[in-house]
Amino acid sequence: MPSSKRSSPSRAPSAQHPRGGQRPRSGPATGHSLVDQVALLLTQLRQSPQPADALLAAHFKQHRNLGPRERGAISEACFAVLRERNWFTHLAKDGPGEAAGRTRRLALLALAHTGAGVAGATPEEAVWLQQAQATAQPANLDDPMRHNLPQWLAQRLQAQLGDEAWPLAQALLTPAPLDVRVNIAKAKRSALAVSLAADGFENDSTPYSPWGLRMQGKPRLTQSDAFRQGEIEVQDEGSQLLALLVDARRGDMVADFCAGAGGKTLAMAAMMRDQGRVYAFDTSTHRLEGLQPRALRAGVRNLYPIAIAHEADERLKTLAGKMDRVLVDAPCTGLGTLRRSPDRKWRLSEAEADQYPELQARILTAAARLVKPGGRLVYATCSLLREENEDLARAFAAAHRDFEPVPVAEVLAKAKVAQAEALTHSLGPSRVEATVAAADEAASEPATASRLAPSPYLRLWPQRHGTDGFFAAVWQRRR
Ligand SMILES: C[S@@+](CC[C@H](N)C(=O)[O-])C[C@H]1O[C@@H](n2cnc3c(N)ncnc32)[C@H](O)[C@@H]1O
Repeated sequence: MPSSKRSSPSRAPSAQHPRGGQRPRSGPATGHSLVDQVALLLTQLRQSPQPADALLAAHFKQHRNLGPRERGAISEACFAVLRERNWFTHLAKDGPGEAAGRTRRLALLALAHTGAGVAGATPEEAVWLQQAQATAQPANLDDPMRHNLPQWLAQRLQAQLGDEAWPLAQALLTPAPLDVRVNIAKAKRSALAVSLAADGFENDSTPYSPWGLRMQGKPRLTQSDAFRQGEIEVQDEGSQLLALLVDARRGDMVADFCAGAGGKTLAMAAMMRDQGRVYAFDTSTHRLEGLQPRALRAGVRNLYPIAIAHEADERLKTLAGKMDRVLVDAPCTGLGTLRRSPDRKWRLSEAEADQYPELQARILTAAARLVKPGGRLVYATCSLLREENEDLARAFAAAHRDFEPVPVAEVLAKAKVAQAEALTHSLGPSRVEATVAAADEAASEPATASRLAPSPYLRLWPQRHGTDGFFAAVWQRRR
């Protein structure tokens, strides 16, 4: 990204806890201090191919004596380093302890930054930390320390979004909110909001999804009655909107082609009030297994999970042309979810990112065969990149004239989604998106200014909508 005069998204590590919570006073009961634990995990995160949340979960399973507060402090510190790795690495460059000490210095900075305290620091490290905090100057930093993205991704976002890449990069450095979807087959959102609040789970309605509640803080929802009774399911508001686009109706035949553990499958089944059929396909048996207990809790019985070998699996042939609704929640770079999985940006190479569109096109083409005449096809990703989104949707439409694009704003408005229009604008640098009428105006703007353009697609952005980044396109198969 080019230099920008804006203030830096990063902050000097502070000893204050950002949410004013209490610090864990001492190191955990394992005999290792928080600094030791975070340093150990940062090393493992660097070396292991496992996603950060899985690696942390395995660590906590091994150290059952860690209390919730220590677990929270360790997780927050590790995620802080993953989010702002360039900035923290810059600060931790020099100091006591040489090479091995660098990871400890990262741990110290992160624990101080999240307010957990640095019990376990040596006196020398404590002095270093104080100095680092006093001299950290977030202003005038090089761009990589401000956007905290790998260079290839920063450049691509800048090329595709213009200046809007900066607010996006900042939004990706913040933790995501905790959203739940109310299971409309079991409860009403307004009533559930009140009963959750009465049980101490403060919440607000999500701004767009009519099914969503945004929890205040990070409460342990699994301990709520609403969760045990299957009245809520944790799901980002953006994911809820994707399920709403499918508009699965009672009695429909529906295929969720890339169902995973069934987040959207369950939302569609709830819409159908358990009438009709939902086929949940996925190539991962392991992920599909996660669907069963959730379906039980939600009281859903009309699900048919089927593990397929690949998108051209023979078993799909018998269902060709029979589905009222097909959702393709395609495997993708996942860059829209970097608030939750910041490790993803460091693990994903440009070459890997460039392999997705081909797979996505193959899956979408195979899934389209299941749609019956008059039926609906929805393609979705949680990617930020055009290659996986608009480019892919346009190429599919050009090659499949029997599929007619359906403007997403219409579908959302029908589904009672607030401010539907605001969710369907594509973003781009002015020189690319400028219409002929706006060309003169665009010419007078700096080349990197961003422009919003009306689009037939859904585009959700963390910096604009507070959701994860999502894309969706909708088509109807001609009769
Ligand atoms: C974005 S995830 C789906 C998330 C899921 N829909 C949800 O709401 O939780 C993409 C899924 O596609 C699956 N997948 C990958 N290749 C596939 C293929 N060729 N055919 C079908 N599913 C595939 C992956 O196993 C993964 O579960």
